[in-house]
Amino acid sequence: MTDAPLPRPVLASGFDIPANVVVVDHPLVQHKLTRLREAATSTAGFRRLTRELSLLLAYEATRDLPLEMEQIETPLEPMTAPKLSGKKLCFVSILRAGNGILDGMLDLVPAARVGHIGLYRDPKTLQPVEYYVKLPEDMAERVCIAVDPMLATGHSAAAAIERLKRSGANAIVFVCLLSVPEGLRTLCAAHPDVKIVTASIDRELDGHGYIRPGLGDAGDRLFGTR
Ligand SMILES: O=P(O)(O)OC[C@H]1O[C@H](OP(=O)(O)OP(=O)(O)O)[C@H](O)[C@@H]1O
Ligand SMILES: O=c1cc[nH]c(=O)[nH]1
Ligand SMILES: [Mg+2]
Repeated sequence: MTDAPLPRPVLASGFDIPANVVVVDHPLVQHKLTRLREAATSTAGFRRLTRELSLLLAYEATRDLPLEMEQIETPLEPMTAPKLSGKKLCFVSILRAGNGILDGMLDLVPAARVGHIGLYRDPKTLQPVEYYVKLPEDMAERVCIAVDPMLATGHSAAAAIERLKRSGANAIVFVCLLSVPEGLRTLCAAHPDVKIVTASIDRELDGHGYIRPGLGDAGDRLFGTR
């Protein structure tokens, strides 16, 4: 045993975690997140780690899905067993970095429906600019899991969720890898009904709206564009 400080997924001090925010502190998640943050991690490694992390976060994001019972036959006897009830889940990727998380989620729930919301953050104003939306028609009848690796100012996530609600969605979970107190406050104030699943609450935003210590630009690291 060493006296090294225990690893903590909450790097922000003095921040009271809102009741609708879940910080996934599982050791595998924290280990993979550390590898993901490292500047030396290659594009291929970043993609693989993001996919693996998404699988683990999906476990938490889908925790409250409704179940119903069905009658089945095991090789030994009949039994009544639980299965997911209702319409198929809908994953919504906030482009483009959300696609890194989407891949992992689809590994776990291959039959899910998929929507896309294209947003980029204007580097000067830090306001989101919408450029593409394609969603399934019956959003009101589906649990919707919106994914984006980064929750920085929170404006992109808040705008994407606003768009989802306009399309009829009313059961929404937001999944990200990194968040900061500022972004969580903004998102919780705009959408207090949305459950947020994150692997870390980082220390702060810097003057350019980047998460610190963070991992850099998630889209650029996933797609090798910089
Ligand atoms: O919380 P915010 O301050 O709004 O910042 C977070 C947004 O910034 C990044 O996207 P970016 O604009 O870089 O687009 P990209 O995914 O195409 O790289 C990230 O993937 C989020 O969508
Ligand atoms: O740190 C940040 C902030 C927003 N978007 C990113 O990709 N990284
Ligand atoms: Mg980007």
